[in-house]
Amino acid sequence: MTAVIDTDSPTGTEVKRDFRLIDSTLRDGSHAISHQYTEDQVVAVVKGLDAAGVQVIEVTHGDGLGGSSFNYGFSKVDEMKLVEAAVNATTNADIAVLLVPGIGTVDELRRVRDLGVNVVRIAVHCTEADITEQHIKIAKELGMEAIGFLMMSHMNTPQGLLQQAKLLEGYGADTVYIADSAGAMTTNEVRARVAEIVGGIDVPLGVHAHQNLSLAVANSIAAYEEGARNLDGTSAGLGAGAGNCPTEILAAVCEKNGIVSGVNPLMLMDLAEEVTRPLMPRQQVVDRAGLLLGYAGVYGSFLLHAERAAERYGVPQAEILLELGRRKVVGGQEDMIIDVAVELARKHAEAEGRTA
Ligand SMILES: CC[C@H](O)CC(=O)C(=O)O
Ligand SMILES: [Mn+2]
Repeated sequence: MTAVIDTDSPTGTEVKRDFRLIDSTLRDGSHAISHQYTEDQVVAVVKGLDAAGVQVIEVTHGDGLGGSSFNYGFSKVDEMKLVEAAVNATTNADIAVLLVPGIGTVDELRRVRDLGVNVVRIAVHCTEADITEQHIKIAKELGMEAIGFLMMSHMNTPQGLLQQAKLLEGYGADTVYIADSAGAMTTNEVRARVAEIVGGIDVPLGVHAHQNLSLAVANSIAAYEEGARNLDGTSAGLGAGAGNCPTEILAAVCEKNGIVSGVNPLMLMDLAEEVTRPLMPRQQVVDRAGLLLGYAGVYGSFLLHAERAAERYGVPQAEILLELGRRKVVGGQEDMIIDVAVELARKHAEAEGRTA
């Protein structure tokens, strides 16, 4: 096992870590609070994560830079202000952003780099690594760490993902990530993908897990066992769908398994309880809708959009989610949620002999 040595520890002493923990409470968590983070909340979360030894903290709209829009939902506070607040609040942790080509722009990347951000995750659907080349190269020119992030990884085979990972590596990605965006993968499916990819690339691999099948922690540990050396979490699991891998639980389970995360589980538990849970409009649970995402393989951030469409068009949210799964809709196709809801409403009306 290769230890990751972090010399930027809060105490100035060398911390040997078995993997790098990236926390996405302030990016993926944004989906779960409809992108309503305030600067004070960002500062409180950053301070807690930083003090607990988390190495990288991701901050942006849930859909990444430039995500604040009619399609994805408007942020309460301009993300540049949130990023700046995060950079000012951190002592040791790096601040990262996520950028989806086509949503975020290179201009925005330059702006956050100038604010002090030094890590960018460039996120694309798991068959579309070829559209990251320009963004990865520009991130490298800007002196940033570039992480290629393959979303909805359950929709590609282990061999297919390896080909995509090789493309990312070839463009200059420093790290490759696979995201179980729908929380749809079993532990064996994660193991197979990680084993295949780590055997075929020379840069580190990371795994971003969601909780829709209640497997986020188990899948993250399995990913580590197969060779992933970056794992994602969010405080109290705050995130899209039924939530992400809870950072504090991951840290606790790692300790029990003798895996050195380099972060303090007790401080992360305090953060989750005292800072993150109080700001959550609802706690992350695997209820029917959350579970359906994992069961049907639907992108986690569709959850609240589907809930609103269900209310607006008077059709069950479960039907919308199942139909989105059947159609294999992917991230970026949020407009399809409305299409599906309207179609279902029409079908119900026809079946009941009324007009929709
Ligand atoms: C485009 C943002 C998206 O939510 C990325 C992510 O966290 C995932 O695919 O799970
Ligand atoms: Mn996610």
